[in-house]
Amino acid sequence: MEHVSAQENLRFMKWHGAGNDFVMIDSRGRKPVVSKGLAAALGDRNRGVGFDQLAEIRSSDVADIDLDFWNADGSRAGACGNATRCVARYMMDQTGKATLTIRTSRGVLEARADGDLVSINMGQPQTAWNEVPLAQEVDTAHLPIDGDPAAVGMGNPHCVFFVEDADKVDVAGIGPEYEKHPLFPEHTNVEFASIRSHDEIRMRVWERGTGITLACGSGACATAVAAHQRGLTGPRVRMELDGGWLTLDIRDDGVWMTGPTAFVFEGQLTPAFLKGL
Ligand SMILES: N[C@H](CCC[C@H](N)C(=O)O)C(=O)O
Repeated sequence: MEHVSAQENLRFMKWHGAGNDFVMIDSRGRKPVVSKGLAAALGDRNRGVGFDQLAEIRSSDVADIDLDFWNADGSRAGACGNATRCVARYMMDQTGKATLTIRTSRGVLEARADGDLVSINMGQPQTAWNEVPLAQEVDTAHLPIDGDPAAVGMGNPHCVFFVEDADKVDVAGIGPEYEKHPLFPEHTNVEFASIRSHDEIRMRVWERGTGITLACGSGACATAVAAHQRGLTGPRVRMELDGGWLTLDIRDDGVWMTGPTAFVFEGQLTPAFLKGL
């Protein structure tokens, strides 16, 4: 641990966003502390704390804050909608501001308080094959994979299957196979969605680098985009995930996602833990 001395405790917070499970580290005003090794150790539910994603907040010179994400295996996540909403709530509680700008590797995103809920503009979906990215030029709306999934990028790749009943899918059984499908050179998040009506979807997810989770914000956006593209739903849908509900709104300025956030607890990583990395 280069930037935290062996005597120093490292504070972290646990947050939930619609059931998506996050650890947040606030590194504003100091050098970033998260490395692949720290993320993987902390992400291990036996060795560390456990999380779906780790978010590190940093000082920004272009937005209110900069934000970086890691998966539980220590790999980087290009986008994380639910963690972005949780970080926005944390910052809004601290500053009293109802709007916030957040720079991620996708660019500067806008967050807004919506009563108890937090909305975020996740930006424009990426539907060009090389933007997702895919390994070869194919129609992203209908991939040449059994089950006719669609590929959508939201700053990270998603492979969306439409199925009769998402609750009957063995997500843990088949997720890993699609996560590493050769059509996705950077691997992919995998969503299984059932259309309930023109404005309601049920979705379950296998996340790249983490596995089964109770929700995925960027996956919810990708699913809403793919369903709308196929004419299955309108531009605004409610989506039931295993951990709660999100609202997705496809607007001219990007895909807006709204949902709940919850602060769970805070703690400190001991010098012994940090030394063992
Ligand atoms: N839970 C996140 C997405 C994580 C995606 C990550 N697993 C990746 O490698 O892209 C969300 O709310 O958007």
